[in-house]
Amino acid sequence: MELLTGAGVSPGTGYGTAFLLRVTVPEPAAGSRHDGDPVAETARAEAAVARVAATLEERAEAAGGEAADVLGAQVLMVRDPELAGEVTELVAAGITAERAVFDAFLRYRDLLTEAGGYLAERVADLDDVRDRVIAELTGLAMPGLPEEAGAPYVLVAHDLAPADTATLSREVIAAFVTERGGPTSHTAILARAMGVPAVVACAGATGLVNGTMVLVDGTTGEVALALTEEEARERLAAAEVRDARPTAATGPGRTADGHRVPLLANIGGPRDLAVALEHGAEGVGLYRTEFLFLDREEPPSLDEQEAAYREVLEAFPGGPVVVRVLDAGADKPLAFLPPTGAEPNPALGERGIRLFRTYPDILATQLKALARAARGTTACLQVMAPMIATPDEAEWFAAMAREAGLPSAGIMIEIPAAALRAADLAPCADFFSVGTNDLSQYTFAADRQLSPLTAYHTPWHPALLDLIALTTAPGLPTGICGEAAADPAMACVLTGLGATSLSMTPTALPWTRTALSLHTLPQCQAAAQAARRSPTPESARQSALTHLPAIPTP
Ligand SMILES: C=C(OP(=O)(O)O)C(=O)O
Ligand SMILES: [Mg+2]
Repeated sequence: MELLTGAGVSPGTGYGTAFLLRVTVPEPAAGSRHDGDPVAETARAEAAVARVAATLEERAEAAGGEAADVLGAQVLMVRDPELAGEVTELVAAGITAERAVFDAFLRYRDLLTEAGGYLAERVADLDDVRDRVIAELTGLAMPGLPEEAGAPYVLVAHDLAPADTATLSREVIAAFVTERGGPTSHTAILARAMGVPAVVACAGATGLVNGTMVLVDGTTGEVALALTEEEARERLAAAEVRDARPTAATGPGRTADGHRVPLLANIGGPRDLAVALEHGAEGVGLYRTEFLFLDREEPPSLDEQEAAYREVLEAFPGGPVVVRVLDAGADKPLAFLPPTGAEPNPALGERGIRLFRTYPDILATQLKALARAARGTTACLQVMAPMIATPDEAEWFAAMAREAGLPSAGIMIEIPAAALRAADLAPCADFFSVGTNDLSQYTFAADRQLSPLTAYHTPWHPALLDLIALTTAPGLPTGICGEAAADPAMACVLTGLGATSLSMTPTALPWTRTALSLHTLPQCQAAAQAARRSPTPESARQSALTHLPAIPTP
């Protein structure tokens, strides 16, 4: 057996023959010139762009959900008027349509690459759009997938573009493996949405021979080749036991001795409600509203916002729904909310509440839409603000929420200063919600988008646990809404640290519910203390597990 390793970004195991997707759209020759009719040449480019946009739109419609959003963003890229303007200019200077398209896209490519983080991960999407337009112009075939594979296959590629994957289903795909990509690349996002195992950043993947049998473990990041039938059977059986969805624990979250810990879902919008309900979410602990605002020239209207918020509130009658107001800036820049000046370090710039201090009207409209949406519903709406660092910011947000008639206003604890001085913030808020993703990023000065720094982002770091303990100390209701709660052992530790609710990716809810139901609150507390006494994340986990006997050790 041979083993390749990468980053597991969508859990589960898939076994099948490898199919290598090769995108072969050669670069048009530099400086190639047309025969002198720029109008006809420009029209040719425009027609190719229109055909590509129409195909992507069709696929978006067929795909629906998260994939539709991704493809929609690609349609915006290909239809970008500035890009069209550059192509026209280059063609007017005598360059062929193919080369003009290549050069015009190159400038955008450089801008995205320089921006880094989330935007740099969009480069693959941009390249795919460019290649599709060039393929249209040169009559080359678009990159294709096997028509009839017979059995589900493992799709292997350098990187995957949304247009390649959006219309695939788990019936035909056993797993995805890519040589490039990070945990927030589209391969990762779409694979998770489809429930297909995926490994990205897998060195050597594109050296695989078509038709080889491969076993992909999206939980561990391992890609095993040349397995004997027996080895494959054993590995699949072990993974099945490991990944079996627990069915025992349904209903409200509570520890074995009856301590209540509501288990809530992190969602990006109404389209995530079905999976949240399917996995028994008691409510929403984090509604990331920025997805409603992304890829637009203008903010959504009051009515559009109200409709989206109402749909979420109506899904959880009587349950808590914690809505985070827009967290723009950093890796989620919005055209209509530019920061005051250039930001060489956007994660440390005008983000979240800081941008609202510059654009209070946008916040006022959002809060008004939320207040209107809540009318007539029985869900318990709570609003919260991202990136709070000081009591002054918390007071300002609470006043804005009160003015909109919203009864419960909380703050996210995701900056170390806020955790350190939680006691000073407690009088200014109705609740806290710890965002462990950013709290790690800012505690370890480690950009959460960079794959070489992933070791800093395990929630088992004792420094992070200390900050969470400081946050719960003042006794204000404190939820956890970062990814940390999705680890069942960590969910017990967080409960032991005093968290009053846990919110996570909905598919993780059954495991967390089971883990809590098998341990008492004193066991969770002992696990939390043991973890905090440890010097490293590894020893913190090991020592916590000695108090959590029902958690299977890997
Ligand atoms: C929940 C969080 O917010 P986001 O991941 O959206 O920044 C967090 O930072 O942990
Ligand atoms: Mg955050």
